[in-house]
Amino acid sequence: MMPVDGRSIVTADEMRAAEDVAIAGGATVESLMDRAGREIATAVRRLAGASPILILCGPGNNGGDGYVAARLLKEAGLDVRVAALSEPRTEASRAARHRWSAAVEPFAEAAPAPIIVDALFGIGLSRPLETGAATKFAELVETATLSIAIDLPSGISSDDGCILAEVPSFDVTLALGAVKPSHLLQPAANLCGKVRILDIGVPTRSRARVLDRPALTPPGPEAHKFTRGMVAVIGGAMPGAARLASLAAMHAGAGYVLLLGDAQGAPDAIVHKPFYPEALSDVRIGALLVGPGLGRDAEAQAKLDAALATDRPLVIDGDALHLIDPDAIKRRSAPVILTPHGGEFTGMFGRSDANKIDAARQAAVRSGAIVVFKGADTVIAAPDKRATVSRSASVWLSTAGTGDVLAGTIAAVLSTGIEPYDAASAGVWLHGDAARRLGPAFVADDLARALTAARASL
Ligand SMILES: NC(=O)C1=CN([C@@H]2O[C@H](COP(=O)(O)OP(=O)(O)OC[C@H]3O[C@@H](n4cnc5c(N)ncnc54)[C@H](OP(=O)(O)O)[C@@H]3O)[C@@H](O)[C@H]2O)[C@@H](O)CC1
Ligand SMILES: [K+]
Repeated sequence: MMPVDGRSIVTADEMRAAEDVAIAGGATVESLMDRAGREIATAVRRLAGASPILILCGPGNNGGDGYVAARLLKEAGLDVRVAALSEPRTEASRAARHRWSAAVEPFAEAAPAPIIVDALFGIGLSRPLETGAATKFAELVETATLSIAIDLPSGISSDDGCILAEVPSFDVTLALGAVKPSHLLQPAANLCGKVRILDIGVPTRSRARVLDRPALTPPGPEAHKFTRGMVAVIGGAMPGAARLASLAAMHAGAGYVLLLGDAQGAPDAIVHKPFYPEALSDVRIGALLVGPGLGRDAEAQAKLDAALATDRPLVIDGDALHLIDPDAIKRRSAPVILTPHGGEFTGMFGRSDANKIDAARQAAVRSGAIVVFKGADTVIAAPDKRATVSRSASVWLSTAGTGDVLAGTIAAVLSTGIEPYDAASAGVWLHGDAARRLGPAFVADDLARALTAARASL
């Protein structure tokens, strides 16, 4: 059982293609299913101890995995029952069913059990579960002391984070071979519980990954405040937001933070001046941040235009995202990182039928910028189609000011001169780690200060 951080994210089609490559290399569907079933049985034994287990098997190869695991768990002396939704329909799952020597209970009549293993549907789910089956399924899962989904909780589609029917919430999901998008994308991700990967011997390739702890180096002995990274934050109509972003930039490790606007109440370490466009051309500025609390009037537009006209790396957040034309960003030669939440993203790029990973990629291609598409499932995408998805860090991040903190954090990392995609990814990780450290009901000012501890942990 492997943790997911840093691992590739594979769609259902990419998983099938990987399976085809393995088969072309001499494997068979049966041998892959045997390996998957063995890994599942080992994981279930570790998680369930000696408690009685009920395995729910569907008609496809997900069900086949369930029959293999059931047989191995029974051979290991555990109390295992199987209930099936219908007869197996694939050759491999029929063979696996055949080797299960005990009874197969009708799904509708299955009695509950302390441990439920869901092997109804995996990446082959094509429509919602029928109402009766969905109700029975929810009842069995909700009354279990431990619920384990094989590959995916049945009822969520693999690639877009959508829930096709009412799906109960699982304690653990064992992703076979690789993480799928719905293990991370909301709302489906919220139903998966802890996600662990089982190695089924099928190598996968993908340009999308789960966000991992970044490798940021501490300042060297020769470092001074400007080589550590200078961040300039442009203030505006709501000065608190820019102050918060500046505070975050300091605690995320910037060497020098210049706030161009009202700094009343900000720590003395934050240098402040009134905004004037010439201040933006200081070549020592490693990252310029525009947007938090900027306002949306003509003055705000003028400040944004001044920022765009510089050759400094730029983070564009908040109000500035409402004022900017995504196609105009492409004309800029210095790097740009955009940090929209869902509403800002739709406002800039329109609605998309693609999943959040692909939507972010398309936006990155269109704007030529790194796009940090925020949410409980933040996606960072680059114009070259790399994408990174963050696991949900804390439900308590949904509070005012946390976006300003993220923008300041990303600016701090960007100001050190590292690649913008890596800077955006590291910023998202630091922000999430700071939130995890704080627990419930923190305020954004606490989050900014907790970045010091997040940074110290690297
Ligand atoms: N990739 C790999 O390397 C390996 C993959 N393995 C495993 O295989 C799994 C994928 O298997 P799979 O393709 O057979 O799909 P699966 O999810 O079992 O279901 C498809 C069946 O369900 C049916 N069906 C769909 N929706 C339905 C509904 N709502 N209600 C009722 N029926 C519904 C559908 O019917 P149809 O849509 O064709 O009408 C079809 O018959 C994968 O998740 C992993 O567990 C491992 O064994 C080894 C290596
Ligand atoms: K399943």
